[in-house]
Amino acid sequence: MGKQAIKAENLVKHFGKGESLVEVIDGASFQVNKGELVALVAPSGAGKTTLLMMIGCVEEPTSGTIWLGDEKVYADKWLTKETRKIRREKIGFIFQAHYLIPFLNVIENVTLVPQTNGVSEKEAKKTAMELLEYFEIADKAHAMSSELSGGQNQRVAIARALANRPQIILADEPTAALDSKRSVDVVKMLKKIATDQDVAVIMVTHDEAMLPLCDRILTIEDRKVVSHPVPEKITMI
Ligand SMILES: Nc1ncnc2c1ncn2[C@@H]1O[C@H](COP(=O)(O)OP(=O)(O)OP(=O)(O)O)[C@@H](O)[C@H]1O
Repeated sequence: MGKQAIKAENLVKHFGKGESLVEVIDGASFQVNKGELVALVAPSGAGKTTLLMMIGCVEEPTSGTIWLGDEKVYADKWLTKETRKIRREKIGFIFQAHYLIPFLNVIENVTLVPQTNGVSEKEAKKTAMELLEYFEIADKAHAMSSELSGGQNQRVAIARALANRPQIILADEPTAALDSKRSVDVVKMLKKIATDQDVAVIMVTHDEAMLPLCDRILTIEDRKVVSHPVPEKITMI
């Protein structure tokens, strides 16, 4: 097994046709390795969400090649009919809003996807409790989402994204709804997951204070993806 978790070559995404053609991504080539936490930073409308959704096998590219781990999943077309299966097995999503299901308690939210994937209830609960303990929120396992703070809900959402043991985490502005202390906690947690579990994490963020906590920055410039080192660590954090 190589170190590559995500690789894209000459990726293109256009929306619409003729006069309404929008060229969002045009010839992007980049790689993200296992164990890396990478920030994706670009102005509004530059194509960050579009890029995440292509990597996540949700949005079909116009052309190009994508590998997830060692598996080539897209080469000018999806190489499997089962993109949903790839998504379920390899990828965990985290969004700005936590999207926990309000009528299920914390542990039920975390066990939902593994159980949908055929994992037994006992096994799914065991893994969920381990994750909740790891995120120091196991005491809330039987609470409802509405009883939790924003930061606690986001920790549960991260536990849920990890419940399937994905190789890749795609996080779209996971700290946008949090204050600066909670944001730092969440990003540090994402870094810990990347390091401890050899997972690749791409996190869209508009918050410059989060960048020193990441390993690398990807930007979208002229519709291509460009890699940058992170700025110096800010001692305040
Ligand atoms: N389904 C679609 N049909 C047509 N255009 C789309 C579609 N989805 C996205 N776009 C366009 O693609 C561009 C990139 O959108 P995207 O949401 O990826 O940007 P973003 O960088 O994530 O922006 P933000 O920071 O505001 O979330 C925008 O110009 C948007 O209008």
